[in-house]
Amino acid sequence: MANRKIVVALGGNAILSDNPTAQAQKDALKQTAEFLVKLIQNGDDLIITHGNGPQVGNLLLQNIAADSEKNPAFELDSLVAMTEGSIGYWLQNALQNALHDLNIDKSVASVVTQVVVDKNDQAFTNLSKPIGPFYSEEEAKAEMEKSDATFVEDAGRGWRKVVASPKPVAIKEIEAIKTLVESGHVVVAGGGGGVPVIEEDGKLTGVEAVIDKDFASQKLAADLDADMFIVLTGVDYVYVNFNKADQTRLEKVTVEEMKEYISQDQFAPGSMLPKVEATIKFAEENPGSEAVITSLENLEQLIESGAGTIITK
Ligand SMILES: Nc1ncnc2c1ncn2[C@@H]1O[C@H](COP(=O)(O)OP(=O)(O)O)[C@@H](O)[C@H]1O
Ligand SMILES: NC(=O)OP(=O)(O)O
Repeated sequence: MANRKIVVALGGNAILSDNPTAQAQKDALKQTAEFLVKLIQNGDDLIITHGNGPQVGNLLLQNIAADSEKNPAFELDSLVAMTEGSIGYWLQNALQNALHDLNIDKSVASVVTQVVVDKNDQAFTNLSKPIGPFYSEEEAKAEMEKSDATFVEDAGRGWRKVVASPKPVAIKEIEAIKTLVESGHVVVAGGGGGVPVIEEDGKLTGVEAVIDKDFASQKLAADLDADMFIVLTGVDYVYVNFNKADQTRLEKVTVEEMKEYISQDQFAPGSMLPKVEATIKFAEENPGSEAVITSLENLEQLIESGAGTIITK
């Protein structure tokens, strides 16, 4: 089936693995683009969102290292915008080149997107979003003694700095994004969860936070009335009893079944849980649509034979 509106959220693995140089991230996105253009080749409208956790944390470290009167460190809202700009550019470039190779005449635009959050969101006092590089427990504790930063253990992978991560309430540029999609352009939007802003008396002000890209992309998919919301991450399927001898992959599952697995703590908070929560919300609120969690490498199998974890109402 073609001519569907598909929102694809790219996980960290699709952009940054062990090598944080700009060139390595461009190279990773070149490969990612080659998978993504298959959807466009199939006749679907593609809207892409992406994470920025590793990148915004690294940029913050660069800012802190350079901090001086002449070169002051920026706040997180500006750093999120900078990563939306740089990753958006890498994606535009990689997708445009991949389209060129297929002789498909389409333009790719990325939109630096402001996402409204609630200034009373408890997330501002309960820091939960891991950003930047991983540290050992010893390094993280030493860092916490030196500064007022908070570090937590991130899903068994090491210690990371955490920042506020309020839930997305509204996407300010949604009408502009819709216009671009309806005009046939490939759109990159809501990257890094979007720039967090609060809205008071119609005025927007950036705040110190990083919105979870899985929740922001769910909001984008819902606002665009997407037929499909695909979350691409490091695994082909979501599993129950993940990483245990009896792990079982989930193929076609209902919202009710997924909620039951959440109540059994099957999904790690800060990694798989937000993806499961975002896809449940999309499937629940958009009956007839599909929400999928799978890997980039499995995208072709998803299109051809429906492989991946598919959540429906
Ligand atoms: N139940 C589960 N099923 C599959 N993967 C899981 C599960 N629980 C935790 N994970 C882990 O969560 C990871 C995805 O989260 P993460 O790496 O934080 O996402 P992102 O791709 O957005 O950076 C998977 O690659 C896997 O290692
Ligand atoms: N903003 C965000 O959620 O980024 P990651 O998915 O890279 O953590």
